[in-house]
Amino acid sequence: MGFSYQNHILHAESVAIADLMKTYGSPLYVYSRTDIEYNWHLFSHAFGIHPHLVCYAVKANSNLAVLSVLAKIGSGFDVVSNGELERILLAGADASRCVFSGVAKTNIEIKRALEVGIFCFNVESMAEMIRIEQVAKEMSMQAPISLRVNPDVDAKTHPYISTGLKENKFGVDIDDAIPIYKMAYNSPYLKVKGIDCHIGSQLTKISPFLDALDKVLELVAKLGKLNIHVTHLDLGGGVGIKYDNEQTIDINAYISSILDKVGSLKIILEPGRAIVGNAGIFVTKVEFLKQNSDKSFAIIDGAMNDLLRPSFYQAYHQVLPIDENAEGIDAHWDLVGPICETGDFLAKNRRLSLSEGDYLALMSAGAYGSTMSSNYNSRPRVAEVMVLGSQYTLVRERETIQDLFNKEYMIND
Ligand SMILES: Cc1ncc(COP(=O)(O)O)c(C=O)c1O
Ligand SMILES: N[C@@H](CCCC[NH3+])C(=O)O
Repeated sequence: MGFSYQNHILHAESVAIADLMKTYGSPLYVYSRTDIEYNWHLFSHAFGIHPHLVCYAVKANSNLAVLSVLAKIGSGFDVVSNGELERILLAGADASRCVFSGVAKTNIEIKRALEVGIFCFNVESMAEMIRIEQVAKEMSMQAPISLRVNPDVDAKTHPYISTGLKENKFGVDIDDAIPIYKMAYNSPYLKVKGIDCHIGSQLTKISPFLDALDKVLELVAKLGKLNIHVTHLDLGGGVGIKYDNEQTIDINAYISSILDKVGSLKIILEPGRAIVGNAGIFVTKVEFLKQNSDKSFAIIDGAMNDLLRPSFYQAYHQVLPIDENAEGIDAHWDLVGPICETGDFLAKNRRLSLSEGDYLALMSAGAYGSTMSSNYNSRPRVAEVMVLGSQYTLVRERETIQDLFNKEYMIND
């Protein structure tokens, strides 16, 4: 789709990656606008005429270009901080199509979200709900709320990105939800809108989603008997993507199996990775090759501060040469960065034919790539480019060394 070989040369849409590297330097994130829009439409179209809101999870990739492209096609957004909220507003989003998630909302965040008229808060705890009620009262407003319930369902994903088990910090135990809903229902400053549930990320099977949905529907019925009627279910994000050869979720099948169960309730989804993950790549240059009797290391100019997923989750990203015919030393290479950490690797044991100066693309890096990057080892963050057909545009300037010092002060005594 967005990234393919054309005459053995890797392209983003119709643009050769080599041309982007010449223009913008290395390392570089490259996004395909066509893929981002296509992926969002896959979700939206699958709902047909059923009431729904596809709220892109901003944390996956919060570049203003990505957000503005999605805002233009009518996306809602899922934000978890004021930073994300201000980003989507700047990008032209309609706040009334946005949900505010996140584990610990501050008074300032709650106030701002109420001012701009967000669609709903996804409340994480009784204490947080009391805080939201207090802020709404001070503003003489009614805050729209859903309670994030934890259904104790195993998402069967990496433990760091599983969120729906009792042992995880997220949400409220589903069995403890009713008294909290009763309190919300009886408050003049809270408006009960829905139930929220997000069980984890990079799920590759539909069944955990449906198990969680069954538990949520039991709660809907119990609340109904108490005359507390929710009007939507927010089933979170979590749809996995193909990083390697894994089977992933068919979005049409996923959404139609949800719709089979939910009657006329409006459905909100918060996909992040499924929209941007495969719509972005990270391109890095081979600086040095170093081989010993045991190992072959390709030392690249990209590092764990630019793309943390391999170090943090042992995540796999496919590695492709930007010139399929490039000749070099054929070996099983570990791609390691310049950072002073043994865990600084982007890929291990990949059969490639490499020479110094080659460019390599780490595929499926559009989600949780740039957003999880840092300045560790005082490395400036890399540039980002968005491609559409044969056009391309810089959407984030490469940071300069000076940028790194901008907010710091020396002690001068
Ligand atoms: C509350 C919430 N919604 C949505 C998402 C997006 O998840 P994903 O990128 O897996 O779709 C996350 C991240 O896991 C999340 O925590
Ligand atoms: N950052 C994770 C996903 C976490 C999702 C946020 N709840 C990843 O790269 O896979």
